[in-house]
Amino acid sequence: MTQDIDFDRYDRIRPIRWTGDALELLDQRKLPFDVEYARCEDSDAVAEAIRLLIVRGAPAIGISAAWGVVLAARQVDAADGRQALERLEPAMQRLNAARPTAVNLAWALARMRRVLLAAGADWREVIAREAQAIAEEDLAANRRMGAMGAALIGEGSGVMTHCNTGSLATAGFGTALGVIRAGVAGGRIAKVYAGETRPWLQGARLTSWELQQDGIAPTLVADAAAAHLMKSGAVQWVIVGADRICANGDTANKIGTYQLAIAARHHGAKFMVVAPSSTVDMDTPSGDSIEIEERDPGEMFAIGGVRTAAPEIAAWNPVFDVTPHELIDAIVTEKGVIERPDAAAMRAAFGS
Ligand SMILES: CSC[C@@H](O)[C@@H](O)C(=O)COP(=O)(O)O
Repeated sequence: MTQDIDFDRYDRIRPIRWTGDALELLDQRKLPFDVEYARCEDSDAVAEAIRLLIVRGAPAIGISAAWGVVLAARQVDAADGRQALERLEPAMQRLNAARPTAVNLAWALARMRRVLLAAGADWREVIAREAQAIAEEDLAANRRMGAMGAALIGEGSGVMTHCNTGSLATAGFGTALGVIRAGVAGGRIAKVYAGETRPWLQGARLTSWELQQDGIAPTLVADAAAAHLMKSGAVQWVIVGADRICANGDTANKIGTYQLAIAARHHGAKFMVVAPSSTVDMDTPSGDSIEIEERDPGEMFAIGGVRTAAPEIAAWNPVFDVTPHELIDAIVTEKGVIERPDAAAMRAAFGS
């Protein structure tokens, strides 16, 4: 299913590096101007890095949390995996509490719990292997989704994306950005628009930088310009990632995604969600039950440390929203493409 893509060309950015005794995370607060890694030597440092958005993006925080468990294990003595799990549980709870919306975090920790329960005296090696497997499977899923998503796009299309869903947000290649990379490589995508993604500017700071590394020249647009752009006919597909896809196909993603879906439907552009199956949460029936993270309103008062808002004002800063499944034309996971997702189609693809 993978078309001819020179993947190595896209494998230069690695946000997560395991050194054997520490986790190094490319500090995404500092991009695009400073490329610096933050070193985490214990699991609480990993939890803090997730909370501060040093590492971000649903798959990347899941992978980091898995390595966080491996670091926590260094403080624990246990005869077997079951005993280790009991002792690791507080650290795992703290990792899980770092951010609430992306299900990949809880999913990765659940995987670590599962292998611990079955492990014997070699439980340390078992969890290190599992963390590595989570990262490798994510990269493989992204490559597969890239090819499947790109196949949906007509030749010479214009696409718009939101937030950052690339190598920086995953083990490599990216989800929505992986589809865009594959689509550009295959000649299906002629033009890429990236929304700047206020207030944290993942689009302006991260996506444009990442695409530039590949020689893909994105056109940055203010979030508020999206509907106007779509009205012009320049966008055939809006392609986004996800933090949680519910049992009925409702999808939580970066704040602003929902309004892109509404504008796309109004202007006849298609709307694609690209995410690995680790982002699918069949235990959450619909978007109404998703906890939406609200971050410090201070993120909205300044850009790059320069205050832009009057002093002593109030602000509301929800950082995700939910796009109802009726507005989604296709959900692409590594398991396949679900067109016009609803509860029945999701059940058929992922079970109950
Ligand atoms: C492949 S990343 C998918 C999503 O996690 C992404 O679109 C997103 O919303 C990221 O939000 P962030 O707050 O930057 O972690």
